[in-house]
Amino acid sequence: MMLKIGVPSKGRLMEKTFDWFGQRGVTMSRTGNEREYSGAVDGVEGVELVLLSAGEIPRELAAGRIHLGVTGSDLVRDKLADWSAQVVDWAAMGFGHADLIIAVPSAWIDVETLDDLDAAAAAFRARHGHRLRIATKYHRLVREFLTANGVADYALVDSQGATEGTVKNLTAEAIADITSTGETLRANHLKILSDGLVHQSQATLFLSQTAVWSAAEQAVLARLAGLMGLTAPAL
Ligand SMILES: Nc1ncnc2c1ncn2[C@@H]1O[C@H](COP(=O)(O)OP(=O)(O)OP(=O)(O)O)[C@@H](O)[C@H]1O
Ligand SMILES: O=P(O)(O)OC[C@H]1O[C@H](OP(=O)(O)OP(=O)(O)O)[C@H](O)[C@@H]1O
Repeated sequence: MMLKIGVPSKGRLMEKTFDWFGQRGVTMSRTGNEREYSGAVDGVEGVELVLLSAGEIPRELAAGRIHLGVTGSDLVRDKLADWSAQVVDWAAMGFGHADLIIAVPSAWIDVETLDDLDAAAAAFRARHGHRLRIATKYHRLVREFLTANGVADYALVDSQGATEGTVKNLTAEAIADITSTGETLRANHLKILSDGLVHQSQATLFLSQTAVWSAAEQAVLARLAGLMGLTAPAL
């Protein structure tokens, strides 16, 4: 049996993942033509590369269909309930950094903190008769964070992309999204709440605790761990 490792199928995350493993003696490459999602691993026997959308890797790890997977720490926390019962975050990889934050219009001069947001949300509801809307694709993480910080009077609205545009488009009053340079927030006249950092994400190598690990796959894991200078987690 092969140890299956899921990696992002395209873009910067894929390239940096290939570089990260390459620097550790494990060479990953895409095979076939440019559009074919197939790949190969050299440098260690018994590993099969599975190219997947970064957003689907958490689910595949939790289902045990892949043994290892590389994706953002934000995606694992958001897509899996009780994520640490299903996967182990084995190694932070030092790239793909992004902050999941709560932001409001820069023009809201009296809203700088979560407490201010809570007060503004209550006032908003009294005035408009509906809850202040926060657009995001990170439903679980944002809900948990706002609950833990005592913000209650809001409604999450789903936004799967161009989230910073929802305020201008009048489909939300505030947003929760990832930022790296901050340029998209600035361009859309939004500011981050001073205590509005929900999660600092980076690309992470995860191990599935729900996958079946045969003796052969455990041996491959031990070889991989040795090559990468990591300690294999207990299974
Ligand atoms: N500037 C950025 N913009 C978007 N994602 C970023 C950025 N920096 C880091 N990331 C991370 O990249 C990951 C998302 O990657 P990507 O957009 O390829 O996934 P995806 O939504 O599954 O894509 P697709 O479904 O189009 O394949 C997240 O973990 C996110 O935190
Ligand atoms: O802080 P910045 O450097 O400006 O980057 C942040 C932006 O990048 C991502 O969007 P992406 O380009 O992936 O498109 P999306 O809106 O479809 O998620 C993210 O959702 C922000 O919109």
